[in-house]
Amino acid sequence: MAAIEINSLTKRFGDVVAVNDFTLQVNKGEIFGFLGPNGAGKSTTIDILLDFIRPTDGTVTVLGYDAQTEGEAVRRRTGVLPDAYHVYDRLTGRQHLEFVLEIKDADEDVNALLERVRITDAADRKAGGYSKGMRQRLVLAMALVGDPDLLVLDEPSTGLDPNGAREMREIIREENDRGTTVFFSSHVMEQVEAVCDRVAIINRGQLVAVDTIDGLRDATETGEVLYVSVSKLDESTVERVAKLDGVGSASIDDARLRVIVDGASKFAVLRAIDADVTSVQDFSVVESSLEDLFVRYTDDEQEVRE
Ligand SMILES: Nc1ncnc2c1ncn2[C@@H]1O[C@H](COP(=O)(O)OP(=O)(O)OP(=O)(O)O)[C@@H](O)[C@H]1O
Repeated sequence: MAAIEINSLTKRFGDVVAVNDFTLQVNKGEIFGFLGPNGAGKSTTIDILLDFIRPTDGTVTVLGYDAQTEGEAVRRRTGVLPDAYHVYDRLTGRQHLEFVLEIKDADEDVNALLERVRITDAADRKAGGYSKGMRQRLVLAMALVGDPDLLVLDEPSTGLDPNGAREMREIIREENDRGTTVFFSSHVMEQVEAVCDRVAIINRGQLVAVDTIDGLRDATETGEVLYVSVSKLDESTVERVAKLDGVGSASIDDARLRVIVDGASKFAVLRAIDADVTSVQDFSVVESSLEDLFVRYTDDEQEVRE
């Protein structure tokens, strides 16, 4: 059984099509990244998974339950870190957790939860005085109450410093090791790249890619980017390099040529630059990052070859 099954999902708000005929399956035990530019439809999809809003069309099953008719069962087994969550300013961190334990009918140790997200020292202070990152940690601890089978995290790194972001990744991995499926949306590509087994990229309400990150690299054929120092670097060099066989695109980046190699060996491309355009002085090869892939899939000016 899949952890999440989304079938032909559509959601319209008046004339706006937020989610457009979307089908996606997330397997049990996966850490799944849900990516897309602002307004792509991520939060709308997450809200439908949790039955906060109703779809216009299509069906959604979460942990084997119909998200719309059995929403309560879904929410009981799911920990949620919602987007733009507000904590109660006048309650302490500890009181927040005690409240969630009560409504989830769970009997975990509050101190252990506080320790896991490293806010023990602030546990008895009012959350109104917490920094953004501390609030985020508190909300994460609330999501972990009851040892959920599924964690849904909407932009979990918001407000976290680099240490906090690393700790968030560690907690995600720990939860996953305990068998929890993790579904999270993010704009922070490094975060996604570091923890996700697979990702889906959504753009304008439509699914544009679902794969492992390596799989996306292969599909876009932007596996490698060459940075080349050449003796003559100007626009005419860039134009000539861009026309060479096996070159996807060329540009100037930090006084070097940046060349995306598309369907040819990087050595063939380097030899061609050296022989036909301008002499090569030095070069380095960088594997394309998830950020490059994300831009490639969601920048409507660029075409992606499948
Ligand atoms: N309640 C609503 N009423 C009208 N339009 C809405 C509503 N909620 C979302 N939309 C529209 O649906 C589209 C998708 O929005 P959504 O919030 O799902 O995007 P997102 O991918 O989560 O974006 P972000 O990364 O900015 O959070 C947007 O065009 C948005 O304006």
